[in-house]
Amino acid sequence: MMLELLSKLKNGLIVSCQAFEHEPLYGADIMAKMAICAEIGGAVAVRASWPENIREIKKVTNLPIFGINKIITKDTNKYEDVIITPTFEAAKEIYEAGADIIAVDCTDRKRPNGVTSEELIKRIKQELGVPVMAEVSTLEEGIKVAQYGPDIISTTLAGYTNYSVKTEGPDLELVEKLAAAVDIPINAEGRFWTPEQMIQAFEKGAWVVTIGSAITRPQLITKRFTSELEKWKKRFD
Ligand SMILES: CC(=O)N[C@H](C=O)[C@@H](O)[C@H](O)[C@H](O)COP(=O)(O)O
Repeated sequence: MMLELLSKLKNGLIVSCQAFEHEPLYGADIMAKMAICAEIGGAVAVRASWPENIREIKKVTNLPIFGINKIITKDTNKYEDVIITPTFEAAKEIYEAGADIIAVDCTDRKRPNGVTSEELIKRIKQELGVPVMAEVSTLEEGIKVAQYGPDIISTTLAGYTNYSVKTEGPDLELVEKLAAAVDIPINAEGRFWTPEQMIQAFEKGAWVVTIGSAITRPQLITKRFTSELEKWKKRFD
């Protein structure tokens, strides 16, 4: 089952359909429509956060869902805290909502209840029987977590921990180094904005590429154009 799923993902695009409460497209109905768009456009899977969104997406597409459960409080610090599926309970909620693969933060940062990446990966696989994607921010974290049996390793958190470098575009160097260092499929994710960057990631050894904002956050897509316009106008000042 796992091998079949992995082979379906190979050299494919995953579309991340996510919006926080403060964003205009927040809402399960809208995320479900985003997932339909991704399917029509030829994506091999979608990524989604929270049980309510996963449940709605499940109703409208046949694509596999990479589920995450972002647990955010008013005190959460973006660079210091583990928010992507930090506990077994968070994983179980999205499993019950229909996630086909569960993605978890596997950086070296401490989790709220002290559970380790190793314990979390093993417990999800044993008790829920679904594949796990381990999300890391550095090469060292990827090499370390590879020993704990994840089915996919992802570069999602590169540039989002206070000890990793935030490259301007996707961290293709990390993709290349990770793909060479571990014998586990790599998902390249984070700051992809062009089809060319996506192809480069595959050429550097990615198994699959996940793109979010450049496809599903229209306010950021608009901004990308208006920023260029601002720069262009400055030339005449
Ligand atoms: C760091 C973090 O929490 N990233 C999140 C993970 O789910 C999302 O906010 C990103 O949109 C997603 O990873 C896709 O990346 P991009 O939107 O850059 O294509």
